[in-house]
Amino acid sequence: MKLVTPLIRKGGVSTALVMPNLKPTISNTDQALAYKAELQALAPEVQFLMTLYLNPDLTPAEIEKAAKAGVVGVKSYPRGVTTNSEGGIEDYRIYYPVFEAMQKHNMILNLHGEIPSDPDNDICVLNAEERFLSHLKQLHTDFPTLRIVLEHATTKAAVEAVKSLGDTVGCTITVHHLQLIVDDWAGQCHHFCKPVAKYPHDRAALRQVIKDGHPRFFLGTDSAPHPRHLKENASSCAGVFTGSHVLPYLATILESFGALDRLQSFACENGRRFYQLGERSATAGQVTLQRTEFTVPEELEYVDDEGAERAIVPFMAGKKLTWSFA
Ligand SMILES: O=C1C[C@@H](C(=O)O)NC(=O)N1
Repeated sequence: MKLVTPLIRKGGVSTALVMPNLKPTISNTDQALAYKAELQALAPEVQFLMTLYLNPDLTPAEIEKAAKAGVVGVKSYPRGVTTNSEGGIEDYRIYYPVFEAMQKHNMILNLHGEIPSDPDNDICVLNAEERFLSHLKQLHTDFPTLRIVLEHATTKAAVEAVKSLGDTVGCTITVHHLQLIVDDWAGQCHHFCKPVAKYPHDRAALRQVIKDGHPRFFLGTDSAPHPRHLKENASSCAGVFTGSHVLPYLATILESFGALDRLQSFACENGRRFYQLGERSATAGQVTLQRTEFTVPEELEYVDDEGAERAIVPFMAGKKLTWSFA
C-alpha cells in the first residue's frame, strides 16, 4: 500500500475504484472508511471510490449505511477464483435482499465474472468467464435498474453479452488484457492473472469494442501489486501490476491497434458517466502525454513491514513504450 498508492497519480490516474479483497477483506462500511482514510493520507489528490466484499454478513441495513457513507459498490468474488476469494460467494440467490437494497440505494454491483473450475464438468480457466455470463444475464433480468459492472472482461462472449444487455450494465477492460493472449502467460508467471488472457479472437473483440467507442465499456485496470518472490514461487499468485504507468501503457497499446483516438473516452469519460461522478472541470486531473520512448523499470523496490527487501515487477518490465508523460 505504501509503495503503490503514491504511484496512482504518477500513472496518470485521478480516480480509483478500490478493491476489497484484502486480508482481512473489507466487508463493512467502517472498514471501508478506515481503509479510505489510510489511502487518502498517502495520495491526497486521488479520488478513492470504495467497495465492500460481498459476504454473508452484509445486510440491507449495512448497504444503506454504506451508501449514505459514500461507498459506491459491492464486489462479488466467486469462491476460490482469485486472490483472497476463499470467502467468496457460491450462490447469488442468497444475496437477493442485499442486491435489492443496493438497487434502492443506487450502489453498483461489481462482478468478478468467472465460475470456479470444475474438471468433472469441463470447466477450467479458459471457459470460466463464458460460463459465468448466464449469471450476469440473470442478475440483470432480476434487478434491471441495479447498475452492474462486469469487471476485467477477457472474451468475445463477454463483450457480446454486455452489448446485448441494457444501459445499467457496464464492462471494464484492463490494459493487460488488451495486450496478452494465452501464449503470453503460459510459462510466464508475471503475466498470470484472473481471468487469464484468452485467445487472439477474444483479444480482438476487446480491441474492437474500444475502437467502436461503445459507451458502456471503460478502463478498469485491476492493477494488482504482488511481490516478485510470490509471483515467481506461488503458482496461483494472480495479478498484473500496471498502476505505475497506466496511461503510457494504454496510449502505446491503443495506438498499436489504431484506437488512440479512443483514449480519452475509454479511460476518462465512459466510466465516470456510468458511475455518475459528474463532469470534471476542464483541467482537474489533466495529464499530458508525449510520443517519447520510455523504458518500463525492471522492478519497483520497497522494504516490507518485516524489514525484508522486496520488489514488484511492473507490466512490460524492461520493455519500451512509445508514449510517456510530458
Ligand atoms: O481478480 C483478480 C484479483 C487480482 C488481485 O490480486 O487482487 N488479481 C487478478 O489477477 N485478478
